[in-house]
Amino acid sequence: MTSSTNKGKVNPDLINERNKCTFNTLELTHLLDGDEVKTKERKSRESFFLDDADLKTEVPIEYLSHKEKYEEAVRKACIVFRKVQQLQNEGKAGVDNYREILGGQLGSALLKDGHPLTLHYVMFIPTLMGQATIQQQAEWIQKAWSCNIIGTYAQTELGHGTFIRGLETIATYDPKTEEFVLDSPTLTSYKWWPGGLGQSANYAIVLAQLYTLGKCHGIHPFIVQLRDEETHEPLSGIIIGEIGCKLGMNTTNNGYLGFNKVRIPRTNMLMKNNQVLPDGTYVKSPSSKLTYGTMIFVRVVLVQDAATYLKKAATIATRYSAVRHQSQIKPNEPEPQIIDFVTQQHKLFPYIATCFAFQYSATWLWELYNNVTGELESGHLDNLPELHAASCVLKAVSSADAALGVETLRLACGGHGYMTSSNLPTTYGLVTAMCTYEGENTVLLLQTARFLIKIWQNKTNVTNLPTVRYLQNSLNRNSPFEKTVSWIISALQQTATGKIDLANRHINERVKKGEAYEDAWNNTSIELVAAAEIHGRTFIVETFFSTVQKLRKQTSVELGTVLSQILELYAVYTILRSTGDLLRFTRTSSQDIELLQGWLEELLAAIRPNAVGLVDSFDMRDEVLASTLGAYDGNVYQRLFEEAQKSPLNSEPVNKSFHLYLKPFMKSNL
Ligand SMILES: CCCCCCCCCCCCCCCCCC(=O)SCCNC(=O)CCNC(=O)[C@H](O)C(C)(C)COP(=O)(O)OP(=O)(O)OC[C@H]1O[C@@H](n2cnc3c(N)ncnc32)[C@H](O)[C@@H]1OP(=O)(O)O
Ligand SMILES: Cc1cc2nc3c(=O)[nH]c(=O)nc-3n(C[C@H](O)[C@H](O)[C@H](O)COP(=O)(O)OP(=O)(O)OC[C@H]3O[C@@H](n4cnc5c(N)ncnc54)[C@H](O)[C@@H]3O)c2cc1C
Repeated sequence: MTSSTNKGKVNPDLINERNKCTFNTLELTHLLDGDEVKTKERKSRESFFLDDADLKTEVPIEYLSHKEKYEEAVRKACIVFRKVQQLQNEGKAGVDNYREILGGQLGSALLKDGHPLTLHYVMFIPTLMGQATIQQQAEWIQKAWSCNIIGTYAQTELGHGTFIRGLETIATYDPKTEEFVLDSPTLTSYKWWPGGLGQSANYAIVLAQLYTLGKCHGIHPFIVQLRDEETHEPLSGIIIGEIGCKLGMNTTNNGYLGFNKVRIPRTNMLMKNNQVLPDGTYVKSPSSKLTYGTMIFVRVVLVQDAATYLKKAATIATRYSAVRHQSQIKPNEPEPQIIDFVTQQHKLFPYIATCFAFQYSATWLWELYNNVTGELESGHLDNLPELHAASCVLKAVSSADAALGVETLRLACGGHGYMTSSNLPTTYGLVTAMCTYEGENTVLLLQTARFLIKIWQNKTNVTNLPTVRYLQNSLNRNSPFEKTVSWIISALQQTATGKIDLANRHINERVKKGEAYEDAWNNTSIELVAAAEIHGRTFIVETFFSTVQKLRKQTSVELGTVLSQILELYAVYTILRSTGDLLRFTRTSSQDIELLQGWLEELLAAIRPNAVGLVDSFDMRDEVLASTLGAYDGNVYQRLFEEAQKSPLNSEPVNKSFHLYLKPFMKSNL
């Protein structure tokens, strides 16, 4: 395994761990990438970017000012995307490459705290592709791909992010001039949050309430020029700026935007779905929800991104746990590697397994997305609700668990995990943002609950709906405990069904007592969110199970065994998170729970010799990990010490504040 670019002497503990590994890590790397060729391609792409001297930064960005951080991010982003264009011209830049370059793999290695141009690629271009007419695409797409214009997606406002029907920005059609007039009537109508909007973008897709011939038709997308293409000065009527420091993502240049009667041509409304004719006549699309298409796309790609960030944190914490020695298990014995504490294994190994679980669900969701968007192109909307429900729950569960996972893995590194040089705090900042953006998680779980309850109430035929097929017959399933993943899936399905059924009964009871349906829904929403969440987790276990079944046919026996162990670990860990529900909704007994706990402990012990091998298989280069604790060679203490020397406070023996403040203060106290 040559995942490292650091050729330092490898820590003996890691050598020992690697010697103990029972499977070929390279075989697993190929499996995770797709095959050997794809691994090679990825590695060559990584070298193409990471070996570029212009993309290396000597001073850790944490020591730069807010402004310097942004300027450095723009410098690097331009080099990165110039290189992307080069790949594109050579026909080597597919969606997977963009995922790496913009997401948690290469992206966060190149621009550690966020890209100012991400929204251009992740939402501006996809919105043009999904919502612009052929003529509009001809006008804008090429300019956007070649970055002659830089765009963002301006939907959220100061007053509204979730409830997009309540957005206040107005686009009023003027048939006399064939223009829309954009206006921000209140402070709360100012756009607030769009990435890259502050100082980077000169165009935006703006979501605004469309008024034509005196009638409001709800929110619609418009392409709006914000800044002069030469001088970059804001255009007349455009009030624009950056929103300030955040918990993380401090180089994404999130901005605010107001309009003072800004006129744009009629043809700047994206009209693939809905149209305004020159005389002001409104032509409606078959579904008002097609305007929400870009949000589905991003929710879909985020599931893979959650897996990538978790892989990074799991690699750092597992390698660190193998080289860190602390305390004693038995008196008079040497201090063990902290990875030998079972509580430590419980912090690490389930999250290693979760990386696989999320990756497989992400692949499944990406395929569903491609199929359903293909169907939408030919006017078939039947599978859109399932895609929406699946993307909502998978985005919510994967981002929530990845954020919890990164924080757990940071805590697993003790004090050193708190150092920014471990890269765990920054990684947490990036991952926890995912729980809010692109649909706040509770809100998304309620969207999935809405779909589940609708199906349950209407007794919809679910045979052709893969995510909910289990609802058909799992309410009364009652099989005794078996130590198999199939049993766990069936028990989870029964639990999810029971929770959906109960939430539905509570809504009905409340309605019978006289509550309006919407109030009954709100009053039952704690249960609805919990039902959607377990539905999502059940699906992830099921997908992991079916994927491993398929993969085992092509892997070596050794790797097949390890894959089965991590699948079992994920399944047992997941079901043990819902012990209370298991006892409520299935015939599982407390003795069965003890058996599950014993199974969990057996699995932790079985995975222990392969833990380092598993994270090595993720094959994340040291530059991607960017961590003093996670490098391939495990020289943790040396790296921590070297990084500390970079603190500007260590550049002089005595800081001037001593003479200015501390010394007078100390003397005055004599
Ligand atoms: C080029 C490759 C690139 C690869 C890159 C990979 C790298 C990754 C890097 C990622 C970096 C990402 C940075 C992104 C930054 C974040 C950007 C944002 O936050 S942007 C801002 C993001 N902002 C948000 O996400 C805002 C969140 N809010 C919302 O999405 C909505 O307002 C709502 C869904 C909550 C409610 O909407 P409302 O209109 O009030 O709806 P109701 O509740 O009344 O339900 C009515 C009916 O509609 C249905 N339906 C609903 N949605 C959809 C849908 N999408 N579809 C279909 N159907 C949908 C619903 O099921 C229901 O059906 P039925 O039961 O009647 O049959
Ligand atoms: C880092 C980052 C980047 C972003 N980038 C962009 C961007 O590029 N473009 C853009 O347009 N936007 C962007 N956003 C905005 C983002 O999409 C919104 O913040 C998000 O959709 C949540 O909306 P909100 O902030 O209004 O939260 P709110 O809806 O105000 O949420 C606050 C609380 O209210 C609860 N709540 C709200 N509605 C309901 C409900 N119906 N039922 C139950 N509970 C509810 C939520 O669960 C939450 O607990 C970004 C946000 C962040 C943090």
